[in-house]
Amino acid sequence: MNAAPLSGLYAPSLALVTDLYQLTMAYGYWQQGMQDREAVFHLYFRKAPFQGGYAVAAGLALAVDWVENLHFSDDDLAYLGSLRGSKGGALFPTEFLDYLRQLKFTCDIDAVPEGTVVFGNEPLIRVRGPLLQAQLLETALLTLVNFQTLIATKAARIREAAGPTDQILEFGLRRAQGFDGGLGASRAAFLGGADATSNVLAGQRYGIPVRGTHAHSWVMSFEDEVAAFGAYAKAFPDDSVFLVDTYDTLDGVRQAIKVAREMRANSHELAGIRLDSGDLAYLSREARAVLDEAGFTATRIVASNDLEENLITSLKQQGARIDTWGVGTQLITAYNQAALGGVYKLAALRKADDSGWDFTIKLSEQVAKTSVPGILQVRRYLNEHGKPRADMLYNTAAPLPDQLTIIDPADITRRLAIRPETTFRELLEPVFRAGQRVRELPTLADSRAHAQREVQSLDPSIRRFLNPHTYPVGLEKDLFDYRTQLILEKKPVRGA
Ligand SMILES: Nc1ncnc2c1ncn2[C@@H]1O[C@H](COP(=O)(O)OP(=O)(O)OP(=O)(O)O)[C@@H](O)[C@H]1O
Ligand SMILES: O=P(O)(O)OC[C@H]1O[C@H](OP(=O)(O)OP(=O)(O)O)[C@H](O)[C@@H]1O
Ligand SMILES: O=C(O)c1cccnc1
Repeated sequence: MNAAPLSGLYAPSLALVTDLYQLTMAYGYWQQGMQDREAVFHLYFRKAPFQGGYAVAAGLALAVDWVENLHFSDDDLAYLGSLRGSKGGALFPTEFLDYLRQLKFTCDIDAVPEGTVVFGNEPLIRVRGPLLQAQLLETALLTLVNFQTLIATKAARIREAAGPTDQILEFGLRRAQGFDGGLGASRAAFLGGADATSNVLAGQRYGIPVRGTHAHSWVMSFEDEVAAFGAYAKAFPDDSVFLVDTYDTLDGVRQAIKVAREMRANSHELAGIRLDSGDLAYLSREARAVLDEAGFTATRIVASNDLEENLITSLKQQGARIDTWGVGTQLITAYNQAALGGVYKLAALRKADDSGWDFTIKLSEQVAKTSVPGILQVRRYLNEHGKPRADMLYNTAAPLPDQLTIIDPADITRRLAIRPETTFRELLEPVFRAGQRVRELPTLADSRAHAQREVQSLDPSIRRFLNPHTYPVGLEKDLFDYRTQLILEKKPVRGA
């Protein structure tokens, strides 16, 4: 695959892709002399999207590109210098802007590789470094990872419904949330399991195969369907997919066959027909029968029209004979869930006298939303077939006990004792050390292949769409106990 290099996608720097409060906090830390206090943040979501049982991690390569190009340009600083507070004074003093000008990224970043299946409350990214810098990454990391993970997960679900061999074409650009939304979503859709995109810029930028058919306007521009199909076949004798539903679908199939016969007489084969309306199960069965009867058994049937994973599942159950699914709106916009609610939380801060760590916690009325303190790693235990069995969050800054027990923080009666011989892998891998990249990232095609293997490694009960089984994710017991102790320390005791 001819993948365009990622580097430079976000150059020149898009340092201002941030929320103002990151910069006001940065100024405050700098004023307090806290800018270089070592801090640890984790990026994670709480609940898998689409009421599903898993998510497919995505966005890391874009985040790495953003971080590597991060710097405040003269234009950025001039703009920040022009900002005024409510009394008319400069929001940021010149000395702070000079500090930003010379700022060099020096953080460590560990991350879960793109395409890995992940679950609620597991860090996808861990940032460790000077407080001011680590804080400044929050918004951009969330913007990139939340959207990419959401769309990659939607694509994985559509792949699940379509099965391993059907083709999935992503047709969404025209219904996307703007150019950037469309470009990013085409990337994530491919990573999550689509085979190709109609988005030509995504093809150029990311090396995704580009594919397509033709629109109704093509048919409407000719005297009749035979003329339209014939002209298209002349232009693309070996790559023609005729849209047959402009007037009457089954009549359109018969017109397509007339042209396909002429093509065959000239040693070309009709690649496919596309259905875009009506009862896709019935029409695809009928079209298949008519095509087969005429000897066009290799001509593929493409279907489109507001498709998504539940509809594809239903069409298959109805015996639809569809080989290729053109999926637009529902995939590109993650139609039934507008956003993934990933968050970025401070979990450790080095003591002011440098004598060790303070592990930090954000309380919530709901225990499930209370953050996890520590410098976390995610350990995935595997069963005897090498498939994921349970994930354990643990604090790398504390020794692990010999006997490991995983506790579900949402239900402390759910515990899992780990046998010492159980195999595992650690999900967070080093990406940056002291601001320098230490890991070569896989190509997008490799991340896509990884995603397919990852999703397939999950038990079908976790992959199903309706009320999926909950994959066990918990805290190592010492971490659980420590978190509980911190919650009790921080939570005021109410009187009755
Ligand atoms: N056999 C089927 N079972 C369930 N849903 C189907 C089936 N066939 C098609 N659909 C879906 O039903 C919805 C409505 O399709 P239909 O073609 O009737 O209306 P439409 O989209 O308004 O058509 P048109 O494009 O002609 O305006 C679409 O999302 C389509 O994918
Ligand atoms: O339904 P979606 O999943 O969003 O898939 C994309 C849709 O976009 C096109 O329709 P449109 O009416 O825009 O143009 P057309 O004339 O090519 O059908 C295409 O025919 C699909 O129906
Ligand atoms: O190529 C196609 O068939 C196509 C492209 C974009 C949207 N709908 C269909």
